[in-house]
Amino acid sequence: MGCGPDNPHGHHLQVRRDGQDVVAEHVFDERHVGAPGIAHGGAVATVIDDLFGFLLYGMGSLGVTRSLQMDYRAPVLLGRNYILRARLVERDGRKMHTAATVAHETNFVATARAVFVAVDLGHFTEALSSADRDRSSR
Ligand SMILES: CCCCCCCCCC(=O)SCCNC(=O)CCNC(=O)[C@H](O)C(C)(C)COP(=O)(O)OP(=O)(O)OC[C@H]1O[C@@H](n2cnc3c(N)ncnc32)[C@H](O)[C@@H]1OP(=O)(O)O
Repeated sequence: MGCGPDNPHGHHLQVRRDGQDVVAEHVFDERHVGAPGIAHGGAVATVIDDLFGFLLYGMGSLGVTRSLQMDYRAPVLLGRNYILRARLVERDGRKMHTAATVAHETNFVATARAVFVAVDLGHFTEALSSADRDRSSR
């Protein structure tokens, strides 16, 4: 949903490092419409969640979102280029506290905070096996 190239409904996010931060440019389009002309808040949360995923990946940590708090300060408009930026605020054991901004020029239209929890690879392989079992029992 966030970055993979194969999902036609995905955001195809491309992320780069900038010092300790990760940064992406993003344009929401008609696939992400909420109110006319405005990106759905869930779509904005999706790209921020994914950006945090890149941040952790760059740090060499596998982690998943435990909580994600969005603060929508102004409408995120379709067809407009936004700069997304994320950083690690603090690591506390398995918990990684992260923060992000969504900006157009000097206007911060949304900010976010999240808690990610480090997991091992088994978190994903077990979920995949359970999903496969559910599919085959249908
Ligand atoms: C391979 C490629 C991967 C690409 C991923 C990119 C995707 C983008 C990110 C996502 O969308 S991830 C998908 C959405 N998230 C999930 O599916 C996670 C679902 N939740 C879980 O699987 C479990 O809740 C989780 C593994 C996160 C934690 O369960 P655990 O039983 O291992 O841990 P626990 O509940 O004990 O919490 C761990 C720590 O976090 C703390 N904690 C929990 N909720 C918190 C909260 N809301 N705020 C602050 N701290 C919190 C908790 O107190 C504890 O602190 P301590 O370690 O100090 O004891």
